[in-house]
Amino acid sequence: MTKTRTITVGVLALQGGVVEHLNLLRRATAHVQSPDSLRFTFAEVRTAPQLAQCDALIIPGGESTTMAIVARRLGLLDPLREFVKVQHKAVWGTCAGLVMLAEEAVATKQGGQEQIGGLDVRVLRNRYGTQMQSFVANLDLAFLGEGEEPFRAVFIRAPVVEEVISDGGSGSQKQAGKVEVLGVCQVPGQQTEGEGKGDIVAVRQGNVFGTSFHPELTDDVRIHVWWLGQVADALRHGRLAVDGV
Ligand SMILES: NC(=O)CC[C@H](N)C(=O)O
Repeated sequence: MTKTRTITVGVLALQGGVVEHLNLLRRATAHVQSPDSLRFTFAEVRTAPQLAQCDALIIPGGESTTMAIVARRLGLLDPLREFVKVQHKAVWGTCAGLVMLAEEAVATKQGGQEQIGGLDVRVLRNRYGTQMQSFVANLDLAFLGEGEEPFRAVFIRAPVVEEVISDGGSGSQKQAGKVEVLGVCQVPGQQTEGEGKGDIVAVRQGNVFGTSFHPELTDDVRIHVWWLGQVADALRHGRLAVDGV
């Protein structure tokens, strides 16, 4: 009889859209193509021992400055960096989570925050303005598969990837692989520089995936299903982390 392998996926639960991610993750499991011998379990993460139990982690949207302050107080920043950049476990950051995972973040207002890092990118926070300027945009996300419907992406005080940078770490903390752009957004009503151009709103670098928008605030499970599939594949093939290829 094959042994059942349980994959523990955590959601960092310091602040922000934790429950929404957990709900969508639970719904997504029914659609993940994985053998019966793999099971998922989901957990809120607030401490280093809880993080250590996880095979993969989601960092939700919310407020990255607050999240970083709370993580620092709880002694979680270094364990998070270790998880992402040394153990190379799979991590997905949505919105504020993407800000946390960027090696560099610039704000439209004064005031920075500490990062976890892992993605060799610089993000511009609050690219589209305030909460009042939130919007929904249809994105063509090729990684979801051929012929898939556009994804209705919710942007709330969202960051965008301004630039891919190459010196995001050194030694064992140097990130593996290149930054892949997985999604761009043509902002409704804004000028773009030509066909195919737009803001970078989804990226992946090895084990680290980031989206500017909030799939967990929709009913659309496709990105959660895709990501869980990536996590399952990596673990099934004996890789601790998602390789990105
Ligand atoms: N919806 C969000 O997660 C907003 C992110 C927030 N603007 C930040 O920079 O952290």
